[in-house]
Amino acid sequence: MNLLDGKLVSAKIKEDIKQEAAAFLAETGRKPHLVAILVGNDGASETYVASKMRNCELVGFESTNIHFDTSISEGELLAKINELNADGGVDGLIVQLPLPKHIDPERVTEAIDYRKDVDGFHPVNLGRMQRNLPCFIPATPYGILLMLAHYGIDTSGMHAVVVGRSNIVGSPMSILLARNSNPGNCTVTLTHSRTRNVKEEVLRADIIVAAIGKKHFITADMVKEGAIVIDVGINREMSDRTKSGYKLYGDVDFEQVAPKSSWITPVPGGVGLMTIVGLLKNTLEAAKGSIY
Ligand SMILES: Nc1nc2c(c(=O)[nH]1)N[C@@H](CN(C=O)c1ccc(C(=O)N[C@@H](CCC(=O)O)C(=O)O)cc1)CN2
Repeated sequence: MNLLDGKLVSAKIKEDIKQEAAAFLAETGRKPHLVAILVGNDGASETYVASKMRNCELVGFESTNIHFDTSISEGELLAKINELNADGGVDGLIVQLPLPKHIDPERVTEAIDYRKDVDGFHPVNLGRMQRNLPCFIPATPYGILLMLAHYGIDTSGMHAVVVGRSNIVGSPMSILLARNSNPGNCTVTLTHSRTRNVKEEVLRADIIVAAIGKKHFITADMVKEGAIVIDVGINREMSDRTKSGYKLYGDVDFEQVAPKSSWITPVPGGVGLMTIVGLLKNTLEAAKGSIY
């Protein structure tokens, strides 16, 4: 078993981004600027946005966190997005998900100017991604591709099984792995809550992407010997034994599955950290105007 080490890879790529941001500053007199909108007080979302802001600072980006109370109306949120779309000092704009029930995430996603959509969720970016055209790739799938590329893993011809069809991870990941590029060129099966026999499908996989949001859903009996296992799960449970007050569990039972796998990501310290890197890379591209 080999570890796909998100701590190590993210630190290395962030060092490269830092140098590129310094060159951008020297050339233009300004820093790449990411704005993150957070609505409500979900503890996990607050942690992720704080981490995004902290990492922006680390690599020499400007960052702004706009925090609204849960009571904000959809109209007020859309008005703020329009204002930021028109602001020439903003390169990247994201709205942290999930949103409160009274706000439609589709309307919010489509309201963001696709040229500032560094989350890569806008239909223009998703459509361009499917056609292998320059675009912002959703941060988590982008981070996974960067991780595979870092370790020189050639996925060409592999059978990939993606578990979970979310807009953020599962669906885009299935498209990216099927594309004619490297990493990519896989034969992809996308499984979801209506799949008849998930275990049978996962057992056939050379590469498993678990993005279902259920603690230890993938067990050893579901994994073929030598499979590559990518765990996107970040399931939180309260714990009085940790400093943070919670403990994170993946969608994969690491203890059981690691001995059977050729490569595996840990949780924490795997895909989550690479998500931040994907976002930073997109923000730099947005500032440089190299995609649009
Ligand atoms: N607008 C968006 N919302 C959400 C996204 C997204 O890409 N854009 N993805 C997820 C959450 N997410 C980013 O926002 C995210 C998840 C995990 C991590 C991370 O650093 N995880 C660490 C552990 C952090 C902890 O202690 O809790 C790890 O896995 O080691 C960063 C970002 C949903 N919403």
